[in-house]
Amino acid sequence: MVRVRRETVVGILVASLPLLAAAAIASLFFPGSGERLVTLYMINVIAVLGIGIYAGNSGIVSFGHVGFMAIGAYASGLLTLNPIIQKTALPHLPEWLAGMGMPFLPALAIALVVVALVAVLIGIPVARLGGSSASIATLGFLVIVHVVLVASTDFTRGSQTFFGIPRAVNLWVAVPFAIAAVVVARLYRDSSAGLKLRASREDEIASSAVGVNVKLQRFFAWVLGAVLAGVAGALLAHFLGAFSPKDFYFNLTFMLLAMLILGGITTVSGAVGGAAVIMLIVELLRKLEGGVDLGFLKLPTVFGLTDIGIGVAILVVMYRLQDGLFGVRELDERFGWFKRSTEKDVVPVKSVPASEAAAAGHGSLRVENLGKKFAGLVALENANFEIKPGIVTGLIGPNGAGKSTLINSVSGVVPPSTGRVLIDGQDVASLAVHAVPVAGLARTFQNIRLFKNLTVIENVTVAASALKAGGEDPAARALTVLSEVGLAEFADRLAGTLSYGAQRRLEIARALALKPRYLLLDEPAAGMNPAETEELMHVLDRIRAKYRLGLLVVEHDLKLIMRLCDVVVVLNKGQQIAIGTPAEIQANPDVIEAYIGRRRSAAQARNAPVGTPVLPSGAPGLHKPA
Ligand SMILES: Nc1ncnc2c1ncn2[C@@H]1O[C@H](COP(=O)(O)OP(=O)(O)OP(=O)(O)O)[C@@H](O)[C@H]1O
Repeated sequence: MVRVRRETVVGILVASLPLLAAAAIASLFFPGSGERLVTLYMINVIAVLGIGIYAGNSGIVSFGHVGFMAIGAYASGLLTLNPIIQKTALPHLPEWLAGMGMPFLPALAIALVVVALVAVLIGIPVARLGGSSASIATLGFLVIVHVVLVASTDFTRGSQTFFGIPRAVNLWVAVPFAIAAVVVARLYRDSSAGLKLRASREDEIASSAVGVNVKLQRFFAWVLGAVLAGVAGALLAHFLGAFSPKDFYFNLTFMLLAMLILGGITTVSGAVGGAAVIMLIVELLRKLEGGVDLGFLKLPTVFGLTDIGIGVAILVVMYRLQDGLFGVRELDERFGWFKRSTEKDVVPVKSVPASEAAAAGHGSLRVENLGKKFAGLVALENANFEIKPGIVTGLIGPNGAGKSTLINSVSGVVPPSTGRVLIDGQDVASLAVHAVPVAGLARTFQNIRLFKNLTVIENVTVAASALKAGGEDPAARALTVLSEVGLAEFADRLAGTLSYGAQRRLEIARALALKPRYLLLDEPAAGMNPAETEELMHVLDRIRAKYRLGLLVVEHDLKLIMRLCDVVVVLNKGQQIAIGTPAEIQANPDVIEAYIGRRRSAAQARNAPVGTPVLPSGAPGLHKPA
């Protein structure tokens, strides 16, 4: 059963009230032209929300959704066309389509099936693309739809006006559709699927590393957004009664994108607000476009004033407010109209149940002959070691030794060239990157990769919802993990606003929410001050004691490594040169030579008693250049 959160309901009410108010004001005080304008506003809101479901949540601007509006408009128009008018307007319509004359609602349902089928077909390749390539592909789709509509004269009257569509839509028909669109868009945004897609918008690699199947999520949003756009197209067709392919082309795309961007691309309230602002600007400028004569002041006719006005409005808003008028968070979230009761929601942290701990005691993560070549450069060769539950393994080596390459190969971010990675016997080297965390291996990144425009709790919830944990609420579990790393009180803050040390701990919490059996930490103390490092040490000690995870820690801070680790693996120039206890590693001549680069030091080390800390933490090569 889908559980609808209180903040989602509040958000839906907040975004729906202006729609109802606009409709009520128009029908009470401005019947006629006012009602007409507000009906168009409702239809635009549906279209903008349709684009926003895909574009806002994935971060990929779509030029293609107006193509789905066109398909919805023509499909439902064809199905509802009066048979007598159809004989005049479309005399060459094939038999199986001729004389349908269906009522609006069944025609709409069939039109949406057509839209969904096309969206699925186009979505398969488009969902594999990201960034500007995806945007260009959506533009290509819009152009194809336009060309097909113009060329299919038997069905569409080509570039001529397609007329005679029953005018089944008025203000009070459009309003429930607009409110339904708000409900769908907000439910999707707050759903696990929407959250995952928003996470991928923030950082695709990090979202894959917490189990998000980015292509699947993009595909789902693309189809859902297309269906909403199809609804808007069909409503517009039955509101206008006549249209042509050029009504569903660049001008409309530009206007709808302007509404989305001006309001704030990521929010439902942004779509509702942005559509209102742009429509007001358009109405005002249309009146001025034909010239104004106020007696004392005469303004000449200015062609294109409306488009210029929209462009200027976007420029002004973007200059002052990069994320649009409504920002990246919904109105209700920003003003705390729904406030999470953090303390109440924190489930007391339990120790790992005995059975789980026992299970954690078995198995291992085995790295076997792992190697990686980048265009001829051997970054890693023949790495062989084992990570065991409850054991902390350190991975050290000078700059460029191959540590990050190893971690990336083990976690599936880069496919290894040779070797295997076995998690409790299962080879994960061939798994898709988003499947590796689900198999029991989580990681953090050398350069922090948080979802900065998501809240702290959302960052962790994305990971928690990657697992199908029998009935457990991902948000509640996320809060529990946050309290574990001392961040529960910041649950509702945007992740990007946390201090550096807290961001590092949040990355660890996000990884822990995956309930991993093995955890790879890539330079967790990098850039931390001594107090933050100390705090991190406590967190890692707690995690180790509580969860009995197999930890692999890559660090340049040798003091931290020697204090925390049971076993240390050393890489140099892509080769594994040593493995042993911290004391053995500190006295290993090859390791000292790799770091200090002098035979003399190695000779000195050989004479030193075992356990003497020969490797100073400030040794050359231990720290990256600033
Ligand atoms: N994507 C890549 N393409 C080409 N070469 C790469 C790539 N990633 C790493 N390398 C090279 O592989 C070698 C090992 O790099 P890697 O980042 O794994 O080292 P590292 O031990 O993590 O270094 P650091 O401590 O500086 O992070 C380096 O020579 C690096 O330039």
